[in-house]
Amino acid sequence: MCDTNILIVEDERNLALLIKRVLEKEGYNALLAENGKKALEILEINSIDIIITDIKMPEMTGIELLSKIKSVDSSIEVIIMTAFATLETAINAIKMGARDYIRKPFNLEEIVKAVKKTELVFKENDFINTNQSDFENLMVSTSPKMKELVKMIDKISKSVATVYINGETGVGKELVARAIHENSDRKDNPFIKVNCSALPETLLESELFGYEKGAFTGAYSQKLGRFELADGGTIFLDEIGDISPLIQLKLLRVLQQKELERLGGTTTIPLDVRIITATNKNLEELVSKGVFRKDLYYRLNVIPLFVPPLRDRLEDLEELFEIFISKTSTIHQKGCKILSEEAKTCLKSYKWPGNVRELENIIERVIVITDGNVIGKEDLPDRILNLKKDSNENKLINLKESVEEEAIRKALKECNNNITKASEKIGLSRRSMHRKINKYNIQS
Ligand SMILES: Nc1ncnc2c1ncn2[C@@H]1O[C@H](COP(=O)(O)OP(=O)(O)OP(=O)(O)O)[C@@H](O)[C@H]1O
Repeated sequence: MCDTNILIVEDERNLALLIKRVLEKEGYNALLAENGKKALEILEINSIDIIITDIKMPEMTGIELLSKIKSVDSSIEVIIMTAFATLETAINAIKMGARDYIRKPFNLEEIVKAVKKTELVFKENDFINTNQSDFENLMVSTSPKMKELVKMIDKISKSVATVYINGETGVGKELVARAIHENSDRKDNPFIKVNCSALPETLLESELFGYEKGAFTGAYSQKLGRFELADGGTIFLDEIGDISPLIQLKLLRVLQQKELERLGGTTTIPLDVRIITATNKNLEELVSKGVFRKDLYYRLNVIPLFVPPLRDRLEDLEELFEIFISKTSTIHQKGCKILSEEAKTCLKSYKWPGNVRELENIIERVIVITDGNVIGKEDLPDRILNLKKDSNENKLINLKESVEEEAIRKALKECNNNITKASEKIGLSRRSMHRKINKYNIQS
């Protein structure tokens, strides 16, 4: 038995039972709800990872349910099943946060495939929900280098030219891609992100380009690719340096002809999509080694942007400290904290190999474990203080866990054991909350 919990929301009981059976055979835990209202009740008391919902149901449609689920817990993945999969419905559902959609009538293997693909994505993203809405579009740019980059983003946003973003891991490449989309005339259309290294070649191929019914064994109905779903908007291809020669060739054709054919299809579909790619690899080096196509590299590299590593723009640190302290304090309900001058000096002399993401994680950690209002040098991890790792690291982890357990117990008590409210209060996703309740054996 695996630990993925799936809720099937479907008013046709026989179909729901069939899906349940096939998923259980694959080792999943599956629950049933005959309508949206029941589904929300089940969500309240169970830790659900994936919801598979029909669209057309009495009282509450699958789209309404999707919107409610996302407002309760945005980390729950939703797969839509519909007999009415127009491009518009699919785009709306994806825009509202659905992970995937399946056209009815479908073969049960398609459901299993969609669930496995979704599982791949959420396992990769299973981190504390950082409640990003207020902060996600905030791009700190105090340093001259970042100011220059922001100027460039403003300049290029309105065009449809392909953008290639390079920079080390965690520097903010995705944030830049989103900023370009948000500043463009395409902002009301989808921004579709694809992590090219997360999926094996065949899955990535069908995910990007879609397929026609019968294109290959298991293709029981037509499926739109991410390029089509991004129509009128932007597609962000992250980790582009990792794509295989086959995908490179197909991508080159899309870039040259601005059209595609679904796998197994003969109809040519015109595309109006802005392409932004990113990688932390040295693409030129991959080209010179013959691993990455030169012609594709030139097509992608129309507007190159470089996001500098954090160590080369230390002027951004002060503002980043402020933003991340404020963000984490809000999420963890920790009141206002400040960094001591000594702690700041240590942070400023660190080299930041993991860049802004590493800084964000460190700030979160010190906010959670520090009791007083002032974060001192001694609260920082050893690697920042340039000390050898010793048992302090373990002490810190234990300390963090006990703080976490206490915070969860307190929040549950204050919210009369209402898990949704307690998760919101503490800034955890419901899924993480359920896992932690089990981990610390907290009885409600
Ligand atoms: N200039 C910035 N201002 C505020 N937050 C930032 C900035 N740059 C990055 N961040 C934050 O740091 C984290 C990492 O950024 P992001 O995911 O965009 O990096 P990335 O370069 O795409 O990483 P990867 O190479 O791993 O894909 C995110 O939470 C992002 O919001």
